[in-house]
Amino acid sequence: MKPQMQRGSGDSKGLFVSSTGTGVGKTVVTAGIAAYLHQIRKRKLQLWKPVQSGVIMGDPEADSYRLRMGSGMTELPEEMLATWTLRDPLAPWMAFERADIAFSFTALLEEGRKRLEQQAFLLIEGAGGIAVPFSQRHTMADMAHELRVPLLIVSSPGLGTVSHTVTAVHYARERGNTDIAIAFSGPPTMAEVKEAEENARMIETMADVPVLGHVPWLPQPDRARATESSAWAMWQEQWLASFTRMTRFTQWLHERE
Ligand SMILES: Nc1ncnc2c1ncn2[C@@H]1O[C@H](COP(=O)(O)OP(=O)(O)OP(=O)(O)O)[C@@H](O)[C@H]1O
Ligand SMILES: C[C@H](N)[C@@H](CCCCCC(=O)O)NC(=O)O
Ligand SMILES: [Mg+2]
Repeated sequence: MKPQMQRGSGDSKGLFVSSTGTGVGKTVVTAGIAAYLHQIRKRKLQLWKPVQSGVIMGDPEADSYRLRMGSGMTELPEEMLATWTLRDPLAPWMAFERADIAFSFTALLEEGRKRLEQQAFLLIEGAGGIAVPFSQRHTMADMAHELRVPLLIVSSPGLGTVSHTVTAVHYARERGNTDIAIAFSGPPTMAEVKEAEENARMIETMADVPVLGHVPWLPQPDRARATESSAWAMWQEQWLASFTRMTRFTQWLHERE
């Protein structure tokens, strides 16, 4: 089955970045894609983390901070970047419940559609993996489908990834997504080049999705240096030097810009 293009209505374009699980590399990959689209492609861009959990606003460990600094879009207020910031490090469903917040998925979708109507590519980072719930009925996969944007699933290159990634793709399809691709993120110690290539081949064959490549392993500035813009500028420079050579990945992005 050939994946069909899945686009927002009219001119609206975007991308939902999800993963096989939490802590796999979505924020690094999303920030890296944003830096590429913003700095190299000169694309008008919006960044959105609909819900972040496990942090407070202003924390340099927060995804909203790392997306803002990693992308180089430092003019973007973090309050615009993240709609909800919840203290407990949990799936949004339970983090909302514990914070006693009556969350509306419909309202969040409405916001997503409004953001898509603006003349700028909308890059969205989910929370945790693809089946993580916003609420009893709605998951990350549902948001990607409802907003009609392509889905990029970040996964590990190493042992265990075949089952995790194939399962994630099947789940995403079951929830209506059609335009799906995979990006590997992980340190070189996680898999030898041959093993990562074999894993990519198994995933492509079994799940019928492109594996766009293995992004550079490039640690972002740690907490001690997180406020230094020169440290982030260095990260972007090194990221872009490698990422611009990932032609399969950049081509896939260009086709969806
Ligand atoms: N390509 C990479 N280069 C360097 N470090 C990476 C890379 N990918 C992931 N990491 C590191 O792994 C950890 C988890 O990555 P990241 O925060 O991007 O995951 P995530 O999928 O966004 O997690 P969450 O579900 O919390 O949003 C971080 O410490 C991050 O810096
Ligand atoms: C706390 C984590 N960092 C993440 C939420 C992860 C939820 C994982 C739930 C699960 O799969 O069991 N939050 C976030 O991406 O903002
Ligand atoms: Mg993240």
